[in-house]
Amino acid sequence: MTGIEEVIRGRRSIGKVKDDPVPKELVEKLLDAAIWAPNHHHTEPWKFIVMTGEGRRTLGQVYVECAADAIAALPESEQEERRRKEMAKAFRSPVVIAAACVPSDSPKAVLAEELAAVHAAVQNLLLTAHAEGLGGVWRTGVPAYDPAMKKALQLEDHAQVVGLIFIGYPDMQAPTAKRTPASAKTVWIEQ
Ligand SMILES: Cc1cc2nc3c(=O)[nH]c(=O)nc-3n(C[C@H](O)[C@H](O)[C@H](O)COP(=O)(O)O)c2cc1C
Repeated sequence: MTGIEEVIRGRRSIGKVKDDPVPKELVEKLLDAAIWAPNHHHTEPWKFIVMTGEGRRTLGQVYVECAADAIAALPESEQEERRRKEMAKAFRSPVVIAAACVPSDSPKAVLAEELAAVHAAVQNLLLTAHAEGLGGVWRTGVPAYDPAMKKALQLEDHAQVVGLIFIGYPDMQAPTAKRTPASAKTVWIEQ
């Protein structure tokens, strides 16, 4: 296998990482790789919000806000614990990068393509993280698409969060994974 094949096949979603900080230069390296994704009409529709340290409270507050109804339905004695758990979700890794799509207003731009470019950028970021010995997981869930998320991240009205990328040094064995062979997902048209 070539180096790139090993990186592509070896990358796994790593949900459990250490609290150890990730050097800022390394996070910047991931973002520098992300932006080399293909993008139609050169719109470069990505935006990244990097949250570290107490900055992760911004995300935690969104998790708490999105769970407000569920929390209100709990007995009062359990509400504080549930709030704490929601906040803790933002602290699962030392670095959380919100990847957003800010679609171009060019008449040539197609929303599906603008989103596709950001998805490709996230994959670049995850592959580079893996190649650098970091673990990462692309998370979404209902809060990622809640208006509260856009507001907290101060995103433009027409922007969309495509993922919350949790990054840190792995604190688990990479799980084994399998894929349906490409041949089962491929049709060749040769004549
Ligand atoms: C758009 C998108 C959203 C995802 N959201 C979540 C999520 O909310 N929580 C999670 O644990 N994993 C999430 N994942 C990661 C997938 O669960 C993971 O990629 C899948 O299990 C395959 O495992 P692998 O990444 O190790 O190959 C998401 C992946 C994508 C592409």
